[in-house]
Amino acid sequence: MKVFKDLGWFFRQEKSSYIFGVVMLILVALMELIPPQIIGRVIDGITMETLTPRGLAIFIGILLAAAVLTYIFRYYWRILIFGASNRLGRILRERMYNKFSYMSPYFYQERRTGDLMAHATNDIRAVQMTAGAGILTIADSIITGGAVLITMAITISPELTLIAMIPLPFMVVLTSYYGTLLNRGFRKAQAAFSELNDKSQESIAGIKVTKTFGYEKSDQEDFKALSDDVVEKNLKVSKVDALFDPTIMLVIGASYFLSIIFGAQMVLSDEITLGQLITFTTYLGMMVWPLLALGWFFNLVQRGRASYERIEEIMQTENDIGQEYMIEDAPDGDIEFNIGAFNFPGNGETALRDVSFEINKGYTVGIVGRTGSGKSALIRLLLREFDTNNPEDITYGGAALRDYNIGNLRAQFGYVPQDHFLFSTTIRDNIAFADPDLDDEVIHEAARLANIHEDILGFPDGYDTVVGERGVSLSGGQKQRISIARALITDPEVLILDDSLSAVDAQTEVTILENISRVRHGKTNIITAHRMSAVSKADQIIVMDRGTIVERGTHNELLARGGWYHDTYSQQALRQSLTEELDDLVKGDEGDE
Ligand SMILES: Nc1ncnc2c1ncn2[C@@H]1O[C@H](COP(=O)(O)OP(=O)(O)OP(=O)(O)O)[C@@H](O)[C@H]1O
Repeated sequence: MKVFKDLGWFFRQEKSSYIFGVVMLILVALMELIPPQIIGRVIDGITMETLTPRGLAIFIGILLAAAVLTYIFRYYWRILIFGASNRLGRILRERMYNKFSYMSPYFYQERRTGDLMAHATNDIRAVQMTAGAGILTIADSIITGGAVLITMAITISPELTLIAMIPLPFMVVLTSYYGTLLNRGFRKAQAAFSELNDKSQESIAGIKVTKTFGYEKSDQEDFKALSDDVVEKNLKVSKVDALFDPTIMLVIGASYFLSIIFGAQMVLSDEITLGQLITFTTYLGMMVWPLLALGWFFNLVQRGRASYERIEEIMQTENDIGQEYMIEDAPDGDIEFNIGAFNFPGNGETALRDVSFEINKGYTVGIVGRTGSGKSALIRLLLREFDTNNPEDITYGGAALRDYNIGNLRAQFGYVPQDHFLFSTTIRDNIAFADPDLDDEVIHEAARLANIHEDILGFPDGYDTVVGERGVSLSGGQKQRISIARALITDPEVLILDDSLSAVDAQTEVTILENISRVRHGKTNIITAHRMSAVSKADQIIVMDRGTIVERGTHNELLARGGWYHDTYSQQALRQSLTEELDDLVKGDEGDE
């Protein structure tokens, strides 16, 4: 019953719905006691020849009234109890969603999307069932079962009632044992469903790659294996499930058997009438539902408990990024990195070591280096996606990053991540993500700066063109430029372009960088890139290698130094001029034709 204790907060909150719902159930149970009494009396009236037409009409009137009232009370308990359980589903869903939106990237690195989705759907549904059907079954089995037993004992025979109850304890012991088995099995079945969900999500997301490699068959086989596993685990649950009903029917059968044997003797010895024995067995028939309900109750409770524990596991996960802060104001000023050593959680290798540099307010800093050298790590630390051990490792305006309210801190940045993401909505809404009420002119201006305005006008519905799964497919460069427009629109204090120009051609890169330097006077820019041309105009360039700074200076200083920057820049410049010459040649040929 732990799940009921865990859900205590909700039952207290919905006290009135549950109290009135249970009152309605009691009224239904009382109404249901009437027909067997009437049947018994009619039969005795017939056998004793005392039944008059008027008496029969009254009995029929009572039966009709009981039927109408039962109908009304049934309707209301459903609305009250199932209504409350639906509200529980809503609360749990919202809490879980809030948790999801608050958690750090590490949380998502550790867990898979399909698994999280299974928690948010299947598990919440199971808990919701416990608070709805679970309450119904336990209330109904106690109320109807209790009322029937008491009526049997009072109106017919307490001895016969006791005899009929002899098999009941066996049922309680067995069903609670099945419940324990069910809990274990159900947890495994839900975990298997999470795996399957995850596989489906990943397969759909990766369908292009799968097709390109011709891996459809092996993907289908993987899916089949997981699907078979879900079936197998659910079959095990079903096997336990299947034990409930036959056990209950066996117990009821034993009760009937005992009642008929002992009841017949009581009729023969005139302790009860034949009509009373028929009423008694009709009541016994009415015990089938409360007993089945009791079985279902154990079943639902165990499912609810397994799912509630799975949900709690997620809800109890602490965010590894602390949210306490000391400074209410938004940060402003210079940014300083002084990192001794940093490694990503769960990764023993040092991602950054001895990294010290300053980004003065209003300046542009370029960060370059080989792939995996730690460029994005610096950005992610600055955005507090991860924290270093020492709070003073990164300061902004003279105070540690984590001294600021995290919302205020992040609001200072306009960030274009490497793996840019567009929502499945219009281009307009994607650009105006920070503030959907922005004027069209502001949105167009941001798009012009990102050199994407003309492209957008060429799309079927212009700025109202829907992108992503439900709309047009955009090129990598177009997606990048829309992401840049989204970051520029807020005119952030610090603009961060994390390898955000990689998919645009050299000329577009120059245009965008010129636009940025023209409009962002007094504002800070941080640009990481693989193409040296993207940072060549920066006030300071940092060259990273294996997590540490190996060169620093302006473009000219670094060229003069003759190190990695010089070599890479020269190679890239040569490649660029060759490409341009080749382009000219092709154009010339086309012109001759
Ligand atoms: N979330 C993470 N968890 C664990 N290790 C990570 C994580 N992100 C990056 N790393 C590791 O940290 C190191 C630095 O990665 P980072 O992404 O900063 O490199 P980068 O210079 O931005 O590379 P690229 O130019 O390819 O984007 C790499 O060895 C990488 O494997």
